[in-house]
Formats: sequence, structure tokens, C-alpha cells
Amino acid sequence: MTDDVLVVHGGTPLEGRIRVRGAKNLVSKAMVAALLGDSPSRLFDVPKIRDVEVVRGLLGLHGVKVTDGAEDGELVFDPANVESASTDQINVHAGSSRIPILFCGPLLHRLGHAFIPDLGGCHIGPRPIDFHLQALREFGATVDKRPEGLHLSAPNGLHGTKFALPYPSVGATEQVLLTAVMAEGVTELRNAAVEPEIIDLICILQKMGAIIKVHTDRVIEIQGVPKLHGYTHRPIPDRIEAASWAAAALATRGHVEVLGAQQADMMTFLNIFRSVGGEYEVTDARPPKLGDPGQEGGIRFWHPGGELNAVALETDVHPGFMTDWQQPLVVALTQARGLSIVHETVYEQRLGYTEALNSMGANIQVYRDCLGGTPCRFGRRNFKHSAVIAGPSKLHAADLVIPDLRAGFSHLIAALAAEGTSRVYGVDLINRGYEDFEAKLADLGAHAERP
Ligand SMILES: CC(=O)N[C@H]1[C@@H](OP(=O)(O)OP(=O)(O)OC[C@H]2O[C@@H](n3ccc(=O)[nH]c3=O)[C@H](O)[C@@H]2O)O[C@H](CO)[C@@H](O)[C@@H]1O
Ligand SMILES: C=C(OP(=O)(O)O)C(=O)O
Repeated sequence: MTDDVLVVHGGTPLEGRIRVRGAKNLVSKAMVAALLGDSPSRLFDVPKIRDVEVVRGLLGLHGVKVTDGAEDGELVFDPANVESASTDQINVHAGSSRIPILFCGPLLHRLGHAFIPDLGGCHIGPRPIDFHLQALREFGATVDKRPEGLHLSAPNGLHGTKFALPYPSVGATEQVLLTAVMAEGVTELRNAAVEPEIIDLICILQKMGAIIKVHTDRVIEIQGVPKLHGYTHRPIPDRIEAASWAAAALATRGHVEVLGAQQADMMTFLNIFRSVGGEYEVTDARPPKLGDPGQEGGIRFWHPGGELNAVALETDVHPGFMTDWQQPLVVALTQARGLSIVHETVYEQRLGYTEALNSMGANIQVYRDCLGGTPCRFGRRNFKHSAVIAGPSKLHAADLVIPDLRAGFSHLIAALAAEGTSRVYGVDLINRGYEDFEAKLADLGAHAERP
């Protein structure tokens, strides 16, 4: 831990331009989808982040040859020789990411059995996988929970089913998609999640030969097909990373252009950003033509000077305000005049990081009640899932330990916004979802160094 520390000299506005590549929450699933094809797949703009390395390792163990393509960030997956891996080999990746659970359907289709290690991911609530396992059983899989992990098999193959999710879970929706595309017959999924990353996964599966209809009211219908081929795909950019840098610009009174950021996927964030008092400008991409080098699209975010405004917001499933945007934005809200309210309705325990902000001078109280307009699943269950942020607060430097990915980025922003020198421990965790964040900090003029 002692060498996993960043020394941050705060108080300098972030100024400059950075680029985001493929979304962490899509790229890793696109990689799993490559297992379903009977020919190679090609994925562009793959960021160098930890979750990609984990999935690459797991694919390799299952016989998928993963090679770097000609373009920077291009990966090629050859699934010609899919094979079983030993539980010991697979367990090397235990506890490192949530993506292994999505190997169930593709491995059952390709091998008739699957072994899934303990999952990792951010510690922001209990994060059960009951919807996943219930759905897999409905498809005809048997699930055996053992101390070393989950063993699954499908002795009679997988068959389409009618299934309603108790909550529009992103992962469980992806589980159903990755399983249904090659299950025999039709699957109807109700109360599905419809995040942009899910729609992009559907686009990939459709490119592979799948038949998927997205109806209104969160209903997705999948007609199983006997075989799929490889895909070529450029993924949607990372809207969480883009919003994180936007929040950093606001909290440090800076000006950051995020190349690659896409307005359509960030509308809800942009509305809140503007309500808080931040300014932004969207630049549309223009392809190069003779005599015109063209232009890369993106969004410029900045603090216009003066005071920020307090806001009330609730995190929610798409098209609501994303839970993963919450932690970085709260740092900016500590600088807004008045009382801001944040009601976290997606995860039970995603406000623990506010203690660290309070240790830096913020004034944030957390409550068990639903302080937003709508009562949520956590209201009567004793989880501190609403926050009241009183501002503006002068942040001062502190020694911080990063608890999870987005909280980690929020600690980093707080250290950059604070007066003085902070030591941020456990920063390697940020590499799980933010490509080259230290180089990007340097490009934005941040004063941060490894001791
Ligand atoms: C790798 C990835 O894409 N991670 C994202 C994904 O996580 P992930 O797919 O894990 O999140 P889910 O949408 O599944 O979780 C939402 C809620 O459903 C609950 N639930 C989920 C599954 C289940 O079987 N049982 C159950 O109760 C969870 O505990 C949580 O309270 O979507 C989240 C919500 O946008 C994001 O914050 C994560 O960044
Ligand atoms: C919660 C997150 O990720 P994961 O599901 O991978 O833990 C996140 O990206 O903020």
C-alpha cells in the first residue's frame, strides 16, 4: 500500500483536453460476446484498464486467442478453439471484477458447462446475483454453488423463456441477452435495463447474427439462433469517465474538454451540470474531407466563475441520473451555495466515501430516509442512502484511502480542489476504470506525483 500513493498538491484548476475511449461497462461485455461467435471479432477503442485485462485473461484461459490489432486500442478475438479451464486457473481472477458472471451463457453454449469464480467490483452494497441465477435456471441451466465458486451445466441445452426482472439490473439484463441469443426458441425479458451500454451490446449481438427486438416499456424479445459469427465494433465512449472529468473541472474551477464524450448518452448528467451552474459546449464530430482535417467530437466543461447552485437529485436506472456519476459530482456540490440533496436509489451503501470528504472540511450528513421525491427500495431498510451537502465548504488537504473506483476518483478530485498537499492511498484501484488517469492529470496541469 505504501508505494500505491499519489501526492496531490491541490488548489490549481484543471485546464486542458483529454480523450475517453470505449466504455468500461460495454467493452468488457463485448469481449465476452466474442465467445459466442464462430469466427473472429474485432473491437476498437479498448481502453487500457484493469477490467479489460481480467476479461482478456479469462478469455485466454478458455482458448480464445486475443491479439492486439493494427490500430491502437484494437483487439482481435479468435474463438476457434474454445476449451475448458481449470478452476484453479480461473480462480486467479477471483474477486477482481464483476464480469466473470457474464461468462455463464456463452460458456454453457460453447462447452455445456461453466465455472465462475467469486466476483469483485466496487463494495457499494451487497450486490447479490440472484436475478442472474434465477434467469439461468429458467433457461434450463443447473447451478451448483460450491466454496470455490459456481459450477453450471446445461445437460438438456438452453431454451428460451419468459422472465421478468424484479429490478432493471444492468448485469442481469446482459446475462439474459448473452444467454438468449443462442437458446432454442424465443425469450421475453420484462423490466429490462436499457442503459446505452446495453443497447450497444445489443448492436454487437445483432451484428453477430442475433435477432433482438427492443420494445417500449423495458421489454426485450430475443429470437434464439443456432449460430453467431464474429463482429467488428467501435464501442460507445465512456460516459462515466467523461462525467468524472466534467465534475473535476467544476470542483477545481477549471476547464476540461473531453474528446469522445457523447451528448446523447449524457443528457441527464448535462442537465444537472447546468443546474449546478457549470457550463458546457458540445462539439459535433466532422469527418475529414479534402482540404479539411475534420474534427473530433466531444464536450467542453467549465466553471464560469461566481457561485455554484445547490441541487436535489436522485440516482436511478437509465434514463435517470447514473449512480456512477454521483460520487464525483458530490465533490463539486460541496462548493455550491445552499443545501444539495442526493438520494442514492441504486446501491444501498454508496455514500460511505462522504466521511473522507468531511475529513477535508465538507459538510455532508447522511440519512436512512429517502430524501428524494420518490420512496425507494432502501427506505425502510436502515441503509444510509440519502445525503445532504451544505456548501460552500473550503476543502483542506488530508490523507485519504481509496475505498472503490468512483469514490476513489471523487477523493482525487477533492484532493485537487483542496488547499495544500494530500496523500491519496490505494490509487491503483482507479486504473480499474480510468485509462491513464495519471497521464491525463498531468495533461490537465494537475500537480500530482508518486513519492
Ligand atoms: C460492470 C458494470 O457494468 N457495472 C455497472 C453495472 O453494475 P451491475 O450490473 O452489477 O448493476 P445492477 O444494475 O445489476 O445492479 C442494480 C441493483 O440491482 C441489484 N441486483 C442486481 C442483480 C441481482 O441479481 N440482484 C440484485 O438485487 C443490485 O444489488 C443493485 O442494487 O450497472 C450499475 C448500475 O448502472 C453500475 O453502477 C455499474 O457500474
Ligand atoms: C460500480 C462500478 O463498477 P463495477 O460494477 O465494475 O463494480 C462502477 O464502474 O462505478
